[in-house]
Amino acid sequence: MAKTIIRVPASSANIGPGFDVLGIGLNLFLILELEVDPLLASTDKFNCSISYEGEGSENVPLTSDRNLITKTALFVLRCNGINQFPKTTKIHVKNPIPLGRGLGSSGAAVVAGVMLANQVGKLGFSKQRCLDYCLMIERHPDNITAAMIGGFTGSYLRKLTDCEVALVHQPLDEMLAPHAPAIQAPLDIGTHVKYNWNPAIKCIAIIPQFEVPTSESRQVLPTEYSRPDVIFNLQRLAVLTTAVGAEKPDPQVIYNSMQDKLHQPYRKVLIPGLTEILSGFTPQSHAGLLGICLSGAGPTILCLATNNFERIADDIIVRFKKEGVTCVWKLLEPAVEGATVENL
Ligand SMILES: Nc1ncnc2c1ncn2[C@@H]1O[C@H](COP(=O)(O)OP(=O)(O)O)[C@@H](O)[C@H]1O
Ligand SMILES: N[C@@H](CCOP(=O)(O)O)C(=O)O
Repeated sequence: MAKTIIRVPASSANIGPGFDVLGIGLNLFLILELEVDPLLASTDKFNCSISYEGEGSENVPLTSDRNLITKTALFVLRCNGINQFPKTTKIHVKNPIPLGRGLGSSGAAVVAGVMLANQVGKLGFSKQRCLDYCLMIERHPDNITAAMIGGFTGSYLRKLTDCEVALVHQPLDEMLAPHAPAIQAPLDIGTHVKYNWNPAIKCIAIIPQFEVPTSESRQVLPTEYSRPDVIFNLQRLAVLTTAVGAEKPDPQVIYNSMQDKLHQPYRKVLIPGLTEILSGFTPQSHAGLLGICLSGAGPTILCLATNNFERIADDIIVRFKKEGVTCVWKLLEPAVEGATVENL
C-alpha cells in the first residue's frame, strides 16, 4: 500500500518586536504517515482512523471531526465539494511539538490538515493556496507562514473585502463544524518574504512544563498602543530582519533589536519570572548569546546563540526554578524547507 509522509515544522513566532509578523520554522517536526486502503474497515463517521504518539497523546481527540488536524482537512475537503475522507484513510501522527507552549503546535496541526486534504482530495493546491486555507483557520500569519514556508519569515494579511470578512470572521468552531456551509477561501490572503539567516545562529528553546493557550495569552494584550511603543518595535523589526543574516552577527545589535513593547510586557502576568529572565540574560552575562525573547504567546523562552548553549539553557532553567517552574530545553535550528509531502 502506498504511503505518504507529511512533515510540518514547529515554529517560534514574534522573535521580540515582530508581533504577529515574524516566525522561524524549527527542526522539530509533526509527522503524519498516511495510507488509503479501500479494504480497511473504520468506525469513524468520515472514514478516517487516527493513531497518535508523542506530545498531547493523553488528551488529543482521535475522532476525525474533533481532532484539529483532521477537522481542518475535512473543512478543506468540504469547501472543495468532498464530504468525507476516501475509504479508508488511515493516519498515524507522531508529534514531538509540545502543546500550548508557544512553539506553534496548533499552526503545525492546521498546516498538516490542509496538506492532508490537498493530498487525499487530489486538490492540486500550491503552497500559496494552502496558505489561504490555513490563514482562514489560524488568523495570525506568523506561525503558519514559518511552518509552511520554512526558515525565518515575515508576513502580513491583505485587507479583505466586506464579503470576504463575512466569510472568514465567523467563530472558528462554527466554521469547522462538520455540517457548516462550504466556503471558498479568499485568494492570496497572505504575503510573505523569507529573510537570510546565518546558519551559525542556533535557537535554544527553554520550555516550561505548563501550558499557556494562545487564545488566553492574546486576551491580556491591549487593544490600542501608543505611537512611541509602535515606533520602538518597528525600528527594531527593520534592523533585526537583516542583522541575523549578516556574515558576522553582532550580538549587541541583535540583542537590542529583539526588545519589544507590544506583547511581552503584558504577558508577564501569565509567565512567572518573564521580565527578570528577559532582562537578566544578555551577551555580557552569557558569551555566545545574541538575543532572548518569548517564543510565540509563551511560555517558552527562545534564545538565539552561537555557542555556550547548555550554560545559557541551564541558567534560565535555574531562574525559572526559583519561581517554582520546571523546564526542559531543546537546541533547534531553522527548518529551511518548511512543510513537505513525500510519496513513498
Ligand atoms: N498535533 C495536534 N493534534 C491535534 N490537536 C493539536 C495538535 N497540536 C495542537 N493541537 C491543538 O492546539 C492547541 C494548542 O494551541 P495553542 O494554544 O495555539 O498553542 P501552541 O502555542 O502550541 O500553538 C492544543 O490544545 C490542541 O487543541
Ligand atoms: N503572534 C502570535 C503567535 C502565537 O504563537 P503560538 O506558537 O504561541 O501559538 C501571538 O503572539 O499571539
